[in-house]
Amino acid sequence: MALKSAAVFSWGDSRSNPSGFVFNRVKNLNTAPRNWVCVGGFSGHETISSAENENAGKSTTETDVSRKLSRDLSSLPKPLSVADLSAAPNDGVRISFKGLPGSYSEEAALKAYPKCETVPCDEFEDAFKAVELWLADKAVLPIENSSGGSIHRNYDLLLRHRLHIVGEVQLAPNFCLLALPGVRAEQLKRVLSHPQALASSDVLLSKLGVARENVDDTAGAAQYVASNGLRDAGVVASARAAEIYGLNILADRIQDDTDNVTRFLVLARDPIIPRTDKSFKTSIVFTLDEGPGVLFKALAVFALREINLTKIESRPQKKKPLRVVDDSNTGTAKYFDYLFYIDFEASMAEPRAQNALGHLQEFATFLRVLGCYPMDTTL
Ligand SMILES: O=C(O)C(=O)C[C@]1(C(=O)O)C=C[C@@H](O)C=C1
Repeated sequence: MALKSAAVFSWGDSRSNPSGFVFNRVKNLNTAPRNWVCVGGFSGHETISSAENENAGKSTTETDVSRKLSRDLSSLPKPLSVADLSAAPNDGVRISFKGLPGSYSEEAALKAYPKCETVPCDEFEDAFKAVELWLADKAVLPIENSSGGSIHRNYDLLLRHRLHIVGEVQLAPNFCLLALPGVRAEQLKRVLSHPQALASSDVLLSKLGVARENVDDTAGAAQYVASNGLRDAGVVASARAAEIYGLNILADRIQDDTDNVTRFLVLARDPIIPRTDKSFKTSIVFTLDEGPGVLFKALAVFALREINLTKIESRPQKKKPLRVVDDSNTGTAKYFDYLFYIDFEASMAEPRAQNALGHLQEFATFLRVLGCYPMDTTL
């Protein structure tokens, strides 16, 4: 469905616009936003020189100069002080995410940084680029869901971009059925949402006998139904999306599995310093040569040091998806080449983690540490 073309986006404030449907999604990353903040002000020294130049040749007294100086200074913007910066209402943190305000990704960003300013983006890649281009300080992106599995696109983007994982956020989304005010559940012919939200609400949607329509994000679905006045369409989205887009909540907590959790990664331009005083996780990606038992050997470097693995994911290597091996006895075989992503429960500040990676490096054909970060233990 042409949801994107129906939505209008422009630069402006994203979260102080609860009544309208126009939000500042990051779209064209080559253009700085109108409300771009320029930190660093004028130089007092320059002002003195220009005052002096203006009076060149005149017999100027010191009092004249200082009067002129104070007049010029008062008309200039005040430079930022430490006090101004520490009093910033959003703690000065801007977090990019994919979707519209009211999406679960934004909720995850606000869970990690309650006072942050959120930066909605059209695509996952835009959220990465927003951080790389300093439009945002960090990005919060979903990486896996307890019922739907991995979000492969973000695994691929982690490798393509140079951001570091600095945190994780676990969110148990509360899915709600929303519709325009006055519309009853029995009147709905279709329900729009992100595929994961639709799949997670299967029992209720089957009971209602509605058609399901996939859209990019849950809040985008709410915005679409609201702005087009669709009385035959419901939405699975958050209570916050209902409030923002002026929809009614017809049913709350409609998820089939109340333990459904989405794990998000927090990405930044710089890594954080690994510590040992609390539980840390490390995420890596590596490649191996073809051969019997190579993956077994790679996993053994962790098992030997009693390091618990929490996730393993394999993705095809896009640049060389097939490897052709000629064997005089068996003929020609074609192998897929894979990247292996592993999360393990140890900090890079621990010798056992350093030794495990040193060991893996002896035979891995490529190895990159994606980040070492505190584990989210809130759920
Ligand atoms: O559509 C949203 O609201 C999102 O934040 C995305 C997303 C996902 O990618 O799985 C995040 C959590 C929920 O499971 C549903 C959707």
